[in-house]
Amino acid sequence: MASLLNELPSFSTLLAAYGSLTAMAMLIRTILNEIIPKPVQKFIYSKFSGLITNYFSSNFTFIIEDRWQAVYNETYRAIEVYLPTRIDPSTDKLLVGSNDPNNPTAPLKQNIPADSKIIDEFEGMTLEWTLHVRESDKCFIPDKKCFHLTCKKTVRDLVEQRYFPHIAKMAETILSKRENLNIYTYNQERSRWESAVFKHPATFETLAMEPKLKQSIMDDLDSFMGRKDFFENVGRAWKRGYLLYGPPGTGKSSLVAAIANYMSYNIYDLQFQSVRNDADLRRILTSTTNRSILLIEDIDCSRKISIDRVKVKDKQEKEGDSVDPGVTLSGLLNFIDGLWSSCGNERLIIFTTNHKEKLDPALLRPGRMDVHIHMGYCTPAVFRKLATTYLGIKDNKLFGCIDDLIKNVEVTPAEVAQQLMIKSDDPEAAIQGFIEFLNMKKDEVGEDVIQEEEAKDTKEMKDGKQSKKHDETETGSIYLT
Ligand SMILES: Nc1ncnc2c1ncn2[C@@H]1O[C@H](COP(=O)(O)OP(=O)(O)OP(=O)(O)O)[C@@H](O)[C@H]1O
Repeated sequence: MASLLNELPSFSTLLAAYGSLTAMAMLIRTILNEIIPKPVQKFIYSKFSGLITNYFSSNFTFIIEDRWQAVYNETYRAIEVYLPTRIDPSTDKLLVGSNDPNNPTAPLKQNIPADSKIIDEFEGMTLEWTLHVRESDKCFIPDKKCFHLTCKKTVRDLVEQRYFPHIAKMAETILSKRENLNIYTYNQERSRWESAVFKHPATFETLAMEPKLKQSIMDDLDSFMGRKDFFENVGRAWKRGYLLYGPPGTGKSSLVAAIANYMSYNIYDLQFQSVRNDADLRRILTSTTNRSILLIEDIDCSRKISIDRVKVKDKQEKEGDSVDPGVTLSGLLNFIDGLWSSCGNERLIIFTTNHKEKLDPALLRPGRMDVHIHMGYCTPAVFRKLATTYLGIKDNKLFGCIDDLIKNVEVTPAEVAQQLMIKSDDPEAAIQGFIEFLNMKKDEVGEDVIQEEEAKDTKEMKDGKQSKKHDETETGSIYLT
C-alpha cells in the first residue's frame, strides 16, 4: 500500500497537468472558434446534444398532422373527436363555446387549446397529448395543425397496435351517436370549413311532393346507405350525385334538408365564389368528411363554373400559361366521377338549379349526376299534403274546386304554404283565401295565355308528345341517368 502511494504523482504534478490541459483546451477552442463559423458551430452543437438527448430519453413522440399528403388525415380527425372526451378536471386551460344558434342554453362544447397538455390513460399506459398550431403567413394557406402524442419508448408498439385503433373506434362511435348534424360553410379568409348546428325541421314526412316521387327518392337513398360492398363489387366510388332543378319555391332546399335528416349526414354548403382554382377546390373537397352531403346551390349562377371553357383556353393561348382559369367544370367533374371521386366514402353530391337549361351539357351527360329530380309546381296531391300540414285537414268540400284551379295555374308549394299560413287557425277561411289567391293568379296570367297553353298541349298530345307542363313543370319527376 505504501509503495503504491509512492508511485502516485504528487499533488503539484497533478495541478500542473490540469493547468496545461485546460490551457490546451482553451487554445483549441479559440482556434476552432476562429476557424469554424458560428452557424456551423451551432448546428454541430444542436445535432450532438439532440443525439445525446435521444439516446438517453425514455420517451417517444408520435406526430399527427391534419393532412396526410393530398387529403385530410383521418387519424387526426379521429383524435379531434376523441380527445375532447378525455379532458379531465385537472386541465388548466380549455376552449369552450357553442355553435347552436337555436339553443343558447345548450351545454358548452369543450375543445383543446393549442399548446396545453391532455393526459390520457389506456391499458396502464400514460399518454400525453399536445395540440400544436403553426400560423400561416399567407391568408389562403390554412394554419398547420398537429397533435403530438408522447409515451414511453417501451410502449410505442402497443400504442400503435392498440391505442390508435381504439381512438378510431371510439371516434366512430361518438360520431354515430351525435345528436346534432352540422352544416359547414367554407371560410376563404381562414381557409377552412366552419360549422353551425343544423336543425332543419324539414323531413320526408313534412315535404309536400308527389307520393311516388318521394318514395322513389327514399328508395334510392336506402339503396345507397350502408352498401359499401355493393359499390365495391360493381367497381364504383361510394358516392351518389343528385341534380335538383325547378322554379324557386318548389322545395329544393327543403328536400336537401330532408335528405340530410333522413341520412343523418352533415352538409357542406360550398359557395363557388370562395374557391380560387381547381387546386383549391380539390383541397377543400378532400377536407370534407365521409357520410356527408356536398351541396352546391344555384350551380347555374356560378360565374366561374359556367365560364366557357373554350374562352379560357383561347385566353391561355393568347396570354401564355400564366392565366389562372379559376374553378373549371372539369375540376369539379373530376371530383364527381373522375379519378378523385374515389376519395372518401358514403357521400352525396347535390347540385340545385332553377335553370337546368343553362347548365353545361357536360354536367348533364348520362352517368354524371346519377339522379335528376325535377321539383315542379303544386299538384292536387301536393296541395293536400300542405293542407294537412298547415291546416290539419285531410279533406274539404272545396278541394275539388282547388284541384281544377291548380291544374291551370302555376303556383309553387312555397306560395301555397304562405297562403295557408295566413289563416292557419281557421281552415275554412284559409281555403277560401287560397281559392281567391288562385283566381287572382289565373286572372294575372290571362285567359288567352291559358288557352294558348291548352292549344299547345293538345297539339303535343296529337303529335304523340307528352305535355311538358304535366310531365315536368307541374308534377315533378325523377330521372336516373
Ligand atoms: N315541397 C314542399 N313541401 C313543403 N314545403 C315547401 C315545399 N316547397 C317549398 N316549401 C316551403 O317554401 C319555403 C321555400 O322553399 P325552398 O327554399 O325549399 O324552395 P327552393 O326550391 O329551394 O327555392 P330556391 O330555388 O329559391 O332556393 C320552404 O321553407 C318551405 O316552407
